[in-house]
Amino acid sequence: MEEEDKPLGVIGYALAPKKQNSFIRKSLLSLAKSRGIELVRVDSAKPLADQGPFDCVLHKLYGEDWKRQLQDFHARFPRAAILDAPDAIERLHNRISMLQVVSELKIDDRVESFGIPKQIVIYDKATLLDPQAWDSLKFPVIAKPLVADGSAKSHKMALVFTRDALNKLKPPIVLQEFVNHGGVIFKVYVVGDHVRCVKRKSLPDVSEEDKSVVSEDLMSFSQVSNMAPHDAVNRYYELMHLDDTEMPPYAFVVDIARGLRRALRLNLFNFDVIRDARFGNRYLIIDINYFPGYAKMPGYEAVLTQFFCDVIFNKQEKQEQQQQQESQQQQESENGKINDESL
Ligand SMILES: Nc1ncnc2c1ncn2[C@@H]1O[C@H](COP(=O)(O)OP(=O)(O)OP(=O)(O)O)[C@@H](O)[C@H]1O
Ligand SMILES: O=P(O)(O)O[C@H]1[C@H](OP(=O)(O)O)[C@@H](OP(=O)(O)O)[C@@H](O)[C@@H](O)[C@@H]1OP(=O)(O)O
Ligand SMILES: [Mg+2]
Ligand SMILES: [Mg+2]
Repeated sequence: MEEEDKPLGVIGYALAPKKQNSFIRKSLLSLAKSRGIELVRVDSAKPLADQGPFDCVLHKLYGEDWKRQLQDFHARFPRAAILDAPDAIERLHNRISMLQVVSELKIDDRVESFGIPKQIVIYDKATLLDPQAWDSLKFPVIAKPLVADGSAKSHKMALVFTRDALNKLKPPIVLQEFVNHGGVIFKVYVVGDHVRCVKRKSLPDVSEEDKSVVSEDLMSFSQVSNMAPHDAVNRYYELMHLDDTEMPPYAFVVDIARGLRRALRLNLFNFDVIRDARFGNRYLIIDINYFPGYAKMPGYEAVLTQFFCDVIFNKQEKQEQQQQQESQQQQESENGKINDESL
């Protein structure tokens, strides 16, 4: 290969087929290439450490085998970046530990406040049927699978209107108070330093009247914000809510995103925020996802390419600093030796 053809950095990506299809577009590959970054698919059936060499591995795969592959790769190439660390990602695979981090955040000097909805975790059927366990919760509640591992099952939720309906649920689950928020959710996409907030449709508000007239005491749903655009309900949202809904202040969203990024030690994630309809400036974080659907973000190619360049550049800078330090230390010890000998 000619020296001038040599990429500045090579990024190996290990993604499930669906993610690969949506994320790895020609437009991303060619923009990255124009900045000297080559994206290479990792074959997850072969040892990762035998592939490459990579300056960075980008991944969203699950399981112990994959974790071991990353460990082996790190042992062999300690200077390569792994985005992100598997133990940091795992924190998002449980809907309790996922949101615990929100309570660790501190943001000063803002009129807006933030938190999470009231929620409890139920591990078994006996506790589910014990009124003491959920006595403090106000209905309706959303029942969410405790595990959020990306499986279709982990996205299956239910809006539960009555206590009697709880016996239809299968623990382990999280019961989270449903909070009216005007039928619009804010999705905040984080890519390293970059933060982008978009509006999406959400579940409609539930009025006091609705609560008394609902025909079903439990309503199941899955991935509301990704519903097909031809759906009639969907059109209703686009017309009625999305356009008129005011965005949260950008600086506030950025403060939360930066705080979460630091606390979670993650670079690639998004979080869902709703504005509590009872107060104009109270925001609730309800979900955090690792490596979400970035391709839905207009201009995602430029954002991701810049991020790849930053990762490679930071890595090179660190390496140069380390080399400088090493040669300085060597120089000092050699000088020391000369001085010793000349004594
Ligand atoms: N506490 C809540 N109050 C009101 N609506 C909620 C609440 N929790 C969830 N929702 C609604 O349910 C949807 C799904 O919930 P959540 O985001 O937790 O699930 P998910 O399957 O992890 O979503 P994603 O596809 O973003 O990973 C939200 O987008 C929102 O519309
Ligand atoms: O379906 P898309 O690619 O757009 O991305 C979705 C992503 O699915 P994928 O990673 O399997 O592709 C989901 O991840 P898992 O929880 O299932 O792991 C979750 O992060 C959603 O929030 C993403 O939608 P977004 O929040 O961005 O709208
Ligand atoms: Mg969500
Ligand atoms: Mg989620």
